Amino acid sequence: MKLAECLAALADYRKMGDANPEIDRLTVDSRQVKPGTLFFCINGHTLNGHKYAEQAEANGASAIIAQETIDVSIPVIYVSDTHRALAMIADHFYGQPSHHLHLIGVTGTNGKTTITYLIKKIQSACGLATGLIGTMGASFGDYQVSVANTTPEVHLVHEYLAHMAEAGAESVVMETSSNALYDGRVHGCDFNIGIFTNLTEDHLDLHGTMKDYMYAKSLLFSQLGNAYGQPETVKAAVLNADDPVSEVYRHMTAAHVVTYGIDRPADFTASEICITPHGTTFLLNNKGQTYPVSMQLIGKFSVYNVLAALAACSLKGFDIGRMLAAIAEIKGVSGRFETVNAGQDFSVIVDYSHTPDSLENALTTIKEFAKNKIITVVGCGGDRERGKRPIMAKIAVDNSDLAILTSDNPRTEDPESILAEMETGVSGSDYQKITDRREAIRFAVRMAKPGDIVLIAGKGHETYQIIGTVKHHFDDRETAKQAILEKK
Ligand SMILES: CC(=O)N[C@H]1[C@@H](OP(=O)(O)OP(=O)(O)OC[C@H]2O[C@@H](n3ccc(=O)[nH]c3=O)[C@H](O)[C@@H]2O)O[C@H](CO)[C@@H](O)[C@@H]1O[C@H](C)C(=O)N[C@@H](C)C(=O)N[C@H](CCC(=O)O)C(=O)O
Ligand SMILES: Nc1ncnc2c1ncn2[C@@H]1O[C@H](COP(=O)(O)OP(=O)(O)OP(=O)(O)O)[C@@H](O)[C@H]1O
Ligand SMILES: N[C@H](CCC[C@H](N)C(=O)O)C(=O)O
Ligand SMILES: [Mg+2]
Repeated sequence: MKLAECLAALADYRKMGDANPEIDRLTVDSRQVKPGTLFFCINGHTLNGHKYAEQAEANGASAIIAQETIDVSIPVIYVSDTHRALAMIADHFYGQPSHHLHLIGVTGTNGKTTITYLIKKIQSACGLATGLIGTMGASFGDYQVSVANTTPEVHLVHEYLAHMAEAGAESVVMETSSNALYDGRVHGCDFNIGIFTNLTEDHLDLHGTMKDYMYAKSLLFSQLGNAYGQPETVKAAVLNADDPVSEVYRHMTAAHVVTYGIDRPADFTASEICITPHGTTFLLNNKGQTYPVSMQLIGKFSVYNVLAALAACSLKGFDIGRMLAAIAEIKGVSGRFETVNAGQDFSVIVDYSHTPDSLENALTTIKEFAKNKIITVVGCGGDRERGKRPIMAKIAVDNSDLAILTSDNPRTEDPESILAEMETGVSGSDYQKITDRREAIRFAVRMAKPGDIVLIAGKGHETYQIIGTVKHHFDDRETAKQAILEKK
């Protein structure tokens, strides 16, 4: 596409120079610039992209979009907000892919990845070709891309949607994190359905207060349904009736509202929930009808996730029997309540609980069927919210027979000071502190007696540990398996 055609997406700009080069890619990272690239200078959270304009030019950029004065000899287009321009140009450059897809966004503190997986499975089983974007990557059929963020930067979102639509996807379900909603990483996305899971403490380093965190998530719902589109087009907010914040979101959206819940009245509810170590059964209640559900997923929180997925998928008119059959087949999501088996006589569960609420849910679920002791290994990520550290340590100590506090991804923080902050939440010496995560897992496995349950929390599917700015290979499941074999 010619530069002039890219700029047609903008309401206002000032272009320096008459050249009209061909643009074949967009980027915000000077290190990824090649000839044919339109480079956007983004003033970010830590760095100012305008400082990299010269590097972008040296790497062959065809033109640059900036909001501060830069000194280069290739065409520069000045705008008032480069990130907004990025969203507008990307949407136009990739042919407005979100308009051609049944696009579902999932937001909330916990459960986003799980719900996106459930929806992908259900919709695919019901004949709607569905792609996925989230924590574990962007994928549709053979198209698989790894991602740096749960919700990628806005030009990548439009690029992935375009690739998936071109490859035959009719729908895409994506995680929309609060950071991304606030930073505009889904600007230009025409969502059909927005799903809210729950709001509990996390990310206060970025949002400041729970109120601002709540407002960041509301952006998914406030943009839904103001233009209803064609009569057959679904525009709906799927809200968790058991979370009081849903009432705020209900007022914020112009779209149709569907609710799900367990404790309070809702359109989709569950009763007679029975949790075992091998799965969960419950009765699904919808429109006066009751359906027995049997699934391999474990825990009350999994029931919420299934209800949310069913509420969203039902809006497409799928047969409920087909949807329940798809749910019954789902074995689980990688790193979410995943059991590690190497022939040992105790259980090992790896779970991505990295927030207070998810850790408490995981331990409450384990307590439902634990016959012997519960041993928990947990840490907290560096360069992330600090307030959750003492809370998570206390939850681990209060709900386990043995809690081992260790490192998660320390990133650029000192692992010892992260642990010291965790320790302010616990008193006495009813826990162990082992900074090295591998050693902590080994110790937990060594201490486990027949029938005990070891929970390894926080890193789930991750196959790395970030120390400083370096990613080292690390996999909780692999480490636990090795420890079990060593013990034997
Ligand atoms: C704090 C934060 O949210 N940062 C995100 C943000 O980075 P930024 O724009 O602030 O980047 P920056 O480092 O200040 O750099 C500014 C600009 O200079 C450019 N640059 C930089 C260096 C260089 O050599 N050349 C160059 O051009 C950068 O590409 C960037 O455009 O925008 C980037 C592009 O979208 C994100 O990758 C990055 O996520 C970082 C890696 C991150 O850790 N984010 C976390 C907090 C996050 O967003 N998490 C949520 C998940 C939360 C959940 O699921 O609960 C997520 O959606 O992933
Ligand atoms: N509905 C839920 N309510 C509370 N906790 C949940 C729920 N669903 C999952 N969890 C817990 O949260 C952990 C993370 O789940 P999941 O990856 O689906 O969440 P997420 O919102 O995608 O997380 P992230 O913010 O890292 O992207 C799980 O391992 C589980 O312990
Ligand atoms: N999406 C979350 C993932 C946290 C995973 C945990 N292992 C950590 O590193 O803190 C975040 O970026 O805050
Ligand atoms: Mg996720």
